[in-house]
Amino acid sequence: MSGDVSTPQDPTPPDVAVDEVPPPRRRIGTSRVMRTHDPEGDARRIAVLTGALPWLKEFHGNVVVIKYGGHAMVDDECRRAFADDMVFLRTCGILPVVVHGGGPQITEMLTRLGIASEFRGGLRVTTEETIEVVRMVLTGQVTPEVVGLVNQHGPLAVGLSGEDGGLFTAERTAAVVDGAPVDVGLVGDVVAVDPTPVTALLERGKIPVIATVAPDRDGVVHNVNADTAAAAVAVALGAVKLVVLTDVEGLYADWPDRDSLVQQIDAAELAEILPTLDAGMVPKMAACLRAVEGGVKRATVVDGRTPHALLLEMFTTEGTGTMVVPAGGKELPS
Ligand SMILES: Nc1ncnc2c1ncn2[C@@H]1O[C@H](COP(=O)(O)OP(=O)(O)O)[C@@H](O)[C@H]1O
Ligand SMILES: CC(=O)N[C@@H](CCC(=O)OP(=O)(O)O)C(=O)O
Repeated sequence: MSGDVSTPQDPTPPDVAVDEVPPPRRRIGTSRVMRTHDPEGDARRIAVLTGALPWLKEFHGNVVVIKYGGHAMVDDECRRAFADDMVFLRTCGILPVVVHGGGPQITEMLTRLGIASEFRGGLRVTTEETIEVVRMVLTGQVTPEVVGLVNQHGPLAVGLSGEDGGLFTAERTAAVVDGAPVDVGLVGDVVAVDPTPVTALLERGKIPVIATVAPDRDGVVHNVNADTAAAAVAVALGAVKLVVLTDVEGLYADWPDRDSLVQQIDAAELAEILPTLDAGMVPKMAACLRAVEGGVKRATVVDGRTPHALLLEMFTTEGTGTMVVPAGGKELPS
């Protein structure tokens, strides 16, 4: 399905408009600009490029699901870097699928409307009034913003929601607080995914951008946590990787001790500590667990506030953030 991968002779993928031709670098006026001799710098640059080769091979032609959290949409630089990275992946013949959040944006709109926000176990308590705002903000505000960012590179991104083309079927779910289920209203889990609307876009070289509202079997729309939805999409599409962009460096074993960042954890270890985690991390780490237990090889939580952290994670052996691997599958870099 890699389709329109560029070749060295034709470096521009068909869907990407090139509106800027880089200026010639080696001449100013009539005098030649000489390069500084920098063998160490050259060696470093060569190592970065050649070091990316095994990862390019691994991901080429495969689906990678990127969960773009509302807290990672922090500033213009990060937003532009995110869009660049999606186009970078696509141009490398990788198939990025974006599942976006928008929690802070929903909270802001609810506040403007005089509606209080309440979270239990990391999930928003969602009334009939709230779901209307969630749906409006996610599909009417955040999706077009993300699509617009990517499409500054050309007509690549297409927005859709869990309501479109039967993509998601939701079932009402409860939050878990102190080990006990707590009703949070119209909050759903994704119990079925029809990937056809997404694969149809991928086959046409597009980047699907998904908002996470979803109907149940009676057509009642539910609010689905974006981490949860991203895991369901990754499993359904047979993704090789799930990358979760958030506003923290990764999972801290002893939160908020900044010296306790976890580099790798396997599914068995994660299942054990999941009940002890704090609210925000619960849906996120549960989603990573669900992804790797569903066949996704790796799920990584990455700091979306660092521009291009996603590239660092995907194309270097050291990576960044916290990587969740299947039980017994830890492979720490030497
Ligand atoms: N063990 C932990 N490790 C890292 N972050 C944690 C942990 N426990 C709680 N958190 C909090 O969870 C937040 C991430 O969750 P959340 O705000 O829901 O992210 P997002 O909006 O990206 O989905 C972090 O910013 C941090 O404040
Ligand atoms: C049920 C539930 O909590 N839904 C989330 C959906 C958005 C989301 O998950 O956004 P982030 O990824 O930015 O947190 C909410 O209403 O905030």
